[in-house]
Amino acid sequence: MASVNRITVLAVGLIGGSLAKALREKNYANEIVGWGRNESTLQRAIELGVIDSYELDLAQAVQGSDIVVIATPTLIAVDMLQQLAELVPATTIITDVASVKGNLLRAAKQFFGEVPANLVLGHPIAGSEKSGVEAVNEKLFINHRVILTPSQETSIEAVSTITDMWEVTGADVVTMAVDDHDEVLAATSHLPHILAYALVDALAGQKEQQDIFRFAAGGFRDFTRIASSDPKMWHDIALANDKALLKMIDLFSAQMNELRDAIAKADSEAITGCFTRAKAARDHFSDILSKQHQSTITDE
Ligand SMILES: NC(=O)C1=CN([C@@H]2O[C@H](COP(=O)(O)OP(=O)(O)OC[C@H]3O[C@@H](n4cnc5c(N)ncnc54)[C@H](O)[C@@H]3O)[C@@H](O)[C@H]2O)C=CC1
Ligand SMILES: O=C(O)C(=O)Cc1ccc(O)cc1
Repeated sequence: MASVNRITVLAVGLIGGSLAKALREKNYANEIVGWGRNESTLQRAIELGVIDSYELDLAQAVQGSDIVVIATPTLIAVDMLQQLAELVPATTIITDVASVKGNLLRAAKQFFGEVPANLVLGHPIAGSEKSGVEAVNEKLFINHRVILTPSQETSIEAVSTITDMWEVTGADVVTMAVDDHDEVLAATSHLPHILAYALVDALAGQKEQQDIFRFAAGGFRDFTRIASSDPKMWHDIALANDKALLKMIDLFSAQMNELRDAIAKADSEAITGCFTRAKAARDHFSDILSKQHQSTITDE
C-alpha cells in the first residue's frame, strides 16, 4: 500500500467525518485535515477525535495533500471540483462521496478540459437519516459497499489508492460505470427516499394527521424512517440525478396506477399477482442479506 501522508476532507459532516475518524483510528495517514465554513464545527470535530487539524482557507487545506475527499452536499461538490481545478496539482488524488456521479463527471470535463487522471469518483452505500459531525460513526462503512466509478482516463494507481483507503475503513469496494451507478441508485435509494417524503407529506397535509400518526403501525415506521433525512441533501440528489430518477418515478407511477385499477375493479388476480411477486422478490433479497451477514460473522 502506497504511504499516505496527508488527507484533506472537505466538509466534516456524517460521511466526511465518519471516513476521517475511521482512517484516523487505523493510523492510515500522518495527518487528517478538515476543511469547512464553520469553525465551531471543525473545533467540535477535533474534540470528537474525528480530524487532527483544520483549515478555513481551501488553498491552505489542500496544500501538500495526497488525497482530497469532497464530502459536501451533492450540488456543492460541483463547486468544490471547480475550485480544486485551480488549486490541486496532478499528484494529488481527488475523490468524493456524493450520491450521484454523472453530474460530477460532466463538471470535471468542463472544469479540467478532460476527465483528469487523478479524479476517482466514489460513493459509500452506507449512511443514515442523521447528519452532521455529532452523528459521526467510525464503524459506518464496515461490511458496506463503496462504489468507485473510474473512467478510461482515470489512473489505475489512483483507483488502487482510493480502494485501499476505503478497505481500511472495513468497506467492500466495487467499480461500476457512472451511468449504471446513477440508474441503480435512482432505483434502490433515490426513489425510496422520494416515496417516503411524498407519503409523509401527503399524510401530514390531512386534517386528521394527529390521529393518523398516533395509530401508525410498525410498517409505517419502517417505510418512512428515511423521510427524516436532511431535505437539503435530498434536494441536491433529486436534481443531480433528475433523468434517472424521473424514469423511476414514471415506472413506479405506472405500477401504482395498475394497482389502483385492480383495487377499483376488485381484480383479485391482479392484486395477488403483484403482492406475490413482490413478496418473493423481497424474501429473496432478505436471504441474500442474511447470507452476507452470516459470511461476515464467519469472517470475523
Ligand atoms: N447521509 C448519508 O447517508 C449519505 C450521504 N452521502 C453523500 O455524502 C455527502 C455528504 O452528506 P452527509 O455527510 O450525510 O451530510 P452532512 O450534512 O452530515 O454533511 C455535509 C457537510 O457539508 C457542509 N456544507 C453544506 N453546505 C456547504 C457549502 N455550501 N460549502 C461548504 N460546505 C458545506 C455542512 O456544513 C456539513 O459539514 C452528500 O453528497 C451525500 O449525498 C453518501 C452516502 C450516504
Ligand atoms: O439511511 C438509509 O437507509 C440510507 O439509504 C443511507 C444512504 C443515503 C444516501 C446514500 O447515497 C447512500 C446511503
